[in-house]
Amino acid sequence: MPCFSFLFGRKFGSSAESSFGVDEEVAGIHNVKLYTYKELRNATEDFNPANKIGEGGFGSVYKGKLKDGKIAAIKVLSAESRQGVKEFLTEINVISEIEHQNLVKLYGCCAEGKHRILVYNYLENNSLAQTLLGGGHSHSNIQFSWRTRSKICIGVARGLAFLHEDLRPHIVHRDIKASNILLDKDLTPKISDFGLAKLIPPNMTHVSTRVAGTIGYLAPEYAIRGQLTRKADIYSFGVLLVEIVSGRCNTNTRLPVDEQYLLERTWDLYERRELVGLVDTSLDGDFDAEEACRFLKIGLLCTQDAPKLRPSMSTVVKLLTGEKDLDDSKITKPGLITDFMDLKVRGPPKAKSQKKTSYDKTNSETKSKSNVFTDSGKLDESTLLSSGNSTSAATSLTASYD
Ligand SMILES: Nc1ncnc2c1ncn2[C@@H]1O[C@H](COP(=O)(O)OP(=O)(O)OP(=O)(O)O)[C@@H](O)[C@H]1O
Repeated sequence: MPCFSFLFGRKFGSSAESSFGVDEEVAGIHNVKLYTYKELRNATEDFNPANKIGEGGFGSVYKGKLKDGKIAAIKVLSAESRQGVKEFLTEINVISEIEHQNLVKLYGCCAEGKHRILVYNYLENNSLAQTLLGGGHSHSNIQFSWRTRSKICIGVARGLAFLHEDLRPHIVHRDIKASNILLDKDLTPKISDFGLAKLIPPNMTHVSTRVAGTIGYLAPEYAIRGQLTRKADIYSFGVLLVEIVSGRCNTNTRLPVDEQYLLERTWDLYERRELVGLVDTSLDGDFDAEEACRFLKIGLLCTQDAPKLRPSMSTVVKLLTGEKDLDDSKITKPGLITDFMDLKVRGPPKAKSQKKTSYDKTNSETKSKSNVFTDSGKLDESTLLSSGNSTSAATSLTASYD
């Protein structure tokens, strides 16, 4: 069994460049396909901005054509996310072995000199964030019928169940969210961004570490105590599930105050037995109401406050497919991060002490690219919380909210 302990103490941007040559460093690392920088430069026409398809916390993503004719998404990691060659390749080695129809395939990487570049299978239909949740800014003309949504929810659940339960050691993704769900030409969902996946040795029940992830998807125990288990991913999945059914982002500060937080709204409607009202109106009523409400209830179950009340991902798959019945009596009020962090912005922001929170320059910069809490004028307090908002530098949300 390989030893992955280094992954927990990894600190992006801090590792000195190795003084060894790549060949020496990669001795013993067998499975990664290594691309030369030249090949990737050719593939992207010298990283031509016209070929840039996205920008994430880790760096820029380009579309490129590889020598063998394959189309790839080429992710150039920014300086902050640079690791030493050996650390990088060992991690990539693990990731590149993982194969599942609901996970984005990593073809290989480039670790020449200072370059750290990941080469992924290119997915034609972009991410759920840009398509389904893209609102008016979306250039997508994909019709997300109920059938398609249901297929996407089940696919993502299967991918996550695979990471959680079929792999040894298990993988906690840490950043399940709509922008990390990519769609292929048939709209099969693929979970992306394993740059943040952390490997949990089987004898470890949880890891207290820096918080990565996007606020709004963060399980309270992870956001507050940095307690990372598979249950934190299950919470994020629950939020995503409700987003897919409703076609809405988890937070939208442009909506009336009592509708801004999707999970809160879902609980509200559940209590009033009006869950069906949350289903995306763009479906024009063309959906299976029983199934849609079941999915929303599963979303509530996945986001229960106490991690142990959240079902495992394999159970979630069975609940979604109807293989297992959902017991409504198990659904209690979900864990709302807004409750814990006193984040409900109900008026002009009050000056609030930041003494318990540390956040650095990277955090404040990454806030602007967030797909939630965009209405910054109202979110003075979330500014300090947005340190957990980006996966990018996996920076510290080390504050204790007690
Ligand atoms: N394999 C891929 N196929 C097609 N497009 C991709 C692929 N990987 C990434 N992209 C595009 O690049 C964008 C940026 O991806 P990236 O994973 O770097 O960041 P993100 O998920 O948007 O944000 P964050 O880094 O905060 O998670 C994606 O939103 C998507 O549009």
